Amino acid sequence: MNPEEEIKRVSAKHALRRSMTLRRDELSDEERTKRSKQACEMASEVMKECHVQSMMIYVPFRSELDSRPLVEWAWEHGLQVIVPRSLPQDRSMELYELQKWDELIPGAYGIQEPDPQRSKMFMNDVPDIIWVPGLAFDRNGGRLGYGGGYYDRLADRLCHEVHDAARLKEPLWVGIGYEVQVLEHVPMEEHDRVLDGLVTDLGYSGKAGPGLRRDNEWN
Ligand SMILES: Nc1nc2c(c(=O)[nH]1)N(C=O)[C@@H](CNc1ccc(C(=O)N[C@@H](CCC(=O)O)C(=O)O)cc1)CN2
Ligand SMILES: Nc1ncnc2c1ncn2[C@@H]1O[C@H](COP(=O)(O)OP(=O)(O)OP(=O)(O)O)[C@@H](O)[C@H]1O
Repeated sequence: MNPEEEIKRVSAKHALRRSMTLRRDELSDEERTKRSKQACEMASEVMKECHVQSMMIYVPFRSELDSRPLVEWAWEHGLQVIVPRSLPQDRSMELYELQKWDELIPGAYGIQEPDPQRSKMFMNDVPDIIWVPGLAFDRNGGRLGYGGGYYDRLADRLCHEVHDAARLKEPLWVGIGYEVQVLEHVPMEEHDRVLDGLVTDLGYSGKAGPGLRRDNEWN
């Protein structure tokens, strides 16, 4: 790509991040709570149908979809809950098993993250499903994050771990967000991990996973 095109691409992503942040910020607290619960309910259905035993999930910050009802559901149903801790020095994430809310402490960017002194590190293994946060999504697996590349780097790392552990199954990568975050098309680059599915307050769409209905497949 020539320098002019690169500048255009970066500014377009930057502008999109800004406008999609505003869109999310504009939802009232009541709407956020209501839509988050609806999305978490949909997400739990997906996990039931796929017989998932472990999930990785973010703890919400700023106006993100509140994922906490899903964590509560997972604990109640005996699923292993894995939460990332971000390391800004190399923009990587360490994974920890979270068993109680009080294991969280404020981490990078003010995000509530597992306390490495108290939570058990989740190593040499791969969660069955990864719930991916984002500012914008589309219905072809496209996603726009905050621009740190944290989830793309994790995808690369887990891909190697799946290989090393001779695991037959890759984790499912499913976006989770408010329906207002869904766009016709999100610009993607080579390094961007294409999502397998997307859950919003209005339902699931995506690839038909094991046990997942086929009525809403990606285009
Ligand atoms: N809840 C949650 N946890 C998460 C993520 C997420 O999206 N949600 N991440 C998902 O990857 C990672 C954190 N990624 C982040 C990347 C950048 C910024 C940030 O504050 N960026 C500046 C802009 C910097 C710039 O323009 O260069 C900002 O938004 O003000 C925050 C988080 C890991 N943990
Ligand atoms: N697997 C990777 N290895 C190294 N660098 C990467 C990788 N994936 C992405 N990057 C770099 O990270 C930066 C941010 O990528 P991108 O704009 O796709 O972030 P994002 O997916 O929106 O953010 P996030 O995942 O943190 O929410 C880019 O400069 C990109 O080159």
